[in-house]
Amino acid sequence: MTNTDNTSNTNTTDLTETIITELLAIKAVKVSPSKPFQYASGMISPVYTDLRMTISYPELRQHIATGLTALIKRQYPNATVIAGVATAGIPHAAWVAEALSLPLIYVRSHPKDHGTGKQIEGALSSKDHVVLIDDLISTGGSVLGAAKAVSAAGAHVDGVVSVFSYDLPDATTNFEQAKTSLTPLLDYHLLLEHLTNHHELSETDCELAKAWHNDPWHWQPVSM
Ligand SMILES: O=P(O)(O)OC[C@H]1O[C@H](OP(=O)(O)OP(=O)(O)O)[C@H](O)[C@@H]1O
Ligand SMILES: O=C(O)c1cc(=O)[nH]c(=O)[nH]1
Repeated sequence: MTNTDNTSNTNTTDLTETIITELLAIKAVKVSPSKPFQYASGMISPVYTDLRMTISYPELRQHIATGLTALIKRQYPNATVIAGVATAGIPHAAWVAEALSLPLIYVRSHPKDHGTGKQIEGALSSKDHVVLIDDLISTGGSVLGAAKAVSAAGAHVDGVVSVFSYDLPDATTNFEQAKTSLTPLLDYHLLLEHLTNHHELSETDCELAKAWHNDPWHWQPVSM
């Protein structure tokens, strides 16, 4: 794959701002300090970003695919296979693979317990250079589990891209330990900056959102 990314920094900023605006318009981001959400890792948070909603909005999902495609062309120009992480990463991976004319695979969280018993679906060889796509990174546990399966199958993991990352210290540590790079399209700081600049979050909720991010495992729900 050749690197033909012409996206300037300004255009990238415009695109990420557009995507954040569109995510807020479809209410994909929820802030609920008194009734918090539990994440896949077990972490409790006042913020939830439901990127699964994006698949129902063609313009938004196309903006996401454009952004992810540009990231991959720039960061991982030698990729030969795009991998979607089950389940929410799969549709985005499919649209990106289509845009790049690259093969698609997807990786289950666990091997199937019937049929072929596979964890990785699709064709993968030991010569392949794989970029994994997950919709969202909190601790990175899901995508790094998928990356481990790809490595165990003998292929090379070039890196991970995601639509969003909370940019949590857990993820930084986990990606470092796995010697895997992560490039998200959007992150928590960009989101909070947008919400603050556009007065879409009360000062109290903004402080709460920051307090959670500073110490997510010890954050306590706000009693009302
Ligand atoms: O970085 P992590 O701590 O692993 O958390 C993020 C993962 O959690 C969510 O998936 P979930 O397990 O809810 O499953 P789904 O994709 O099937 O909805 C999300 O889609 C990511 O895959
Ligand atoms: O970590 C998670 O499980 C998670 C967090 C979030 O905001 N959204 C989501 O879909 N999953």
